[in-house]
Amino acid sequence: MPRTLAFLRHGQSQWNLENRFTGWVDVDLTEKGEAEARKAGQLLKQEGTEFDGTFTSVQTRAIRTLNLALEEMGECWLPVIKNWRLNERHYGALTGLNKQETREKHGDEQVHIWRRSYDVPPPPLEDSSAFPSLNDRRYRGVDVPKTESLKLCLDRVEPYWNEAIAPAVRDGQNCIIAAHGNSLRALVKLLFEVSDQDITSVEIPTGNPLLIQLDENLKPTAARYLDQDRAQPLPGGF
Ligand SMILES: O=C(O)[C@H](O)COP(=O)(O)O
Repeated sequence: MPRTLAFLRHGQSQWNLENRFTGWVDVDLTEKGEAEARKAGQLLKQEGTEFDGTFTSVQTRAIRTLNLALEEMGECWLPVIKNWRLNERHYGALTGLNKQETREKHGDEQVHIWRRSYDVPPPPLEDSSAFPSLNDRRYRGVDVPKTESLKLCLDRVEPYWNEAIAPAVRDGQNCIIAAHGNSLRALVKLLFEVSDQDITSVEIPTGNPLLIQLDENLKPTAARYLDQDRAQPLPGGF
C-alpha cells in the first residue's frame, strides 16, 4: 500500500521578512506567511489525499501554518502531535543577527558555511544572549542545544522519525509534517539518502507542500511540490 507524506515548511515569519537568523526563537508568521499557509491548505485539499495524522514542532510559526492549512482543508479535526525534535535547527550565536550584516562582517563564504555546510555549527549561543530557550517551560527536561549544524539537527530529528513518524506511516497513515527549513532538510537527507555534499544545495520553499509517495520500506517512489511555480530541485532525480 503506497503511503503519502506532505512536508510543509512554515510560511514567511517576521524574521524571514527581516532577514534574521531565527532558529529556536519563537517568532510568528507575517500576513504573507499566513496567506502562504492557507494557499498550502488549498493545494493539499485540491490534491485530495486523505491524511490521517499530522506532526509539527513546538514553534508557533510551524503550528500556525499547520492549523491554517488544516482549516482550509476542512480537516481541523486531524490529530496534531507536537515535538521539539521537529524545531528549526538552533542557530547558536547567529540567532537574531541580520543575515546580510553577518555576510558583510564575516564574508559570504563563512556565512554560507554556517548556513549550508552539513557539519559546521555556528559558534554557540552565549549565556548572556537576549534569546535564551533554556528557561522556556516547553523545553523542560530537554537538553537545549547552544548551536546546531544540520548534522546535529538530523541527530535529534532522526530518533523522532524512527520512534514516532515512521511507525505511523508504516501503519498505513498518510501524514503531514509541518516544520522548518532545516529540520525538513534533515528529513529529506534521511529519506532520500542525500550525501553530505549534495544536501548543501537543497532548499525547501516556505508554504509549498512537498508531496512524497513512499513504498512499504518507506523509500520515496515519487516526490513533487504542489506549487510548481515556487518549486525547487529535488534530490534523487524526482
Ligand atoms: O532559522 C532561520 O533563520 C530560518 O528559518 C532558516 O534559515 P536558513 O535558510 O538561513 O538556514
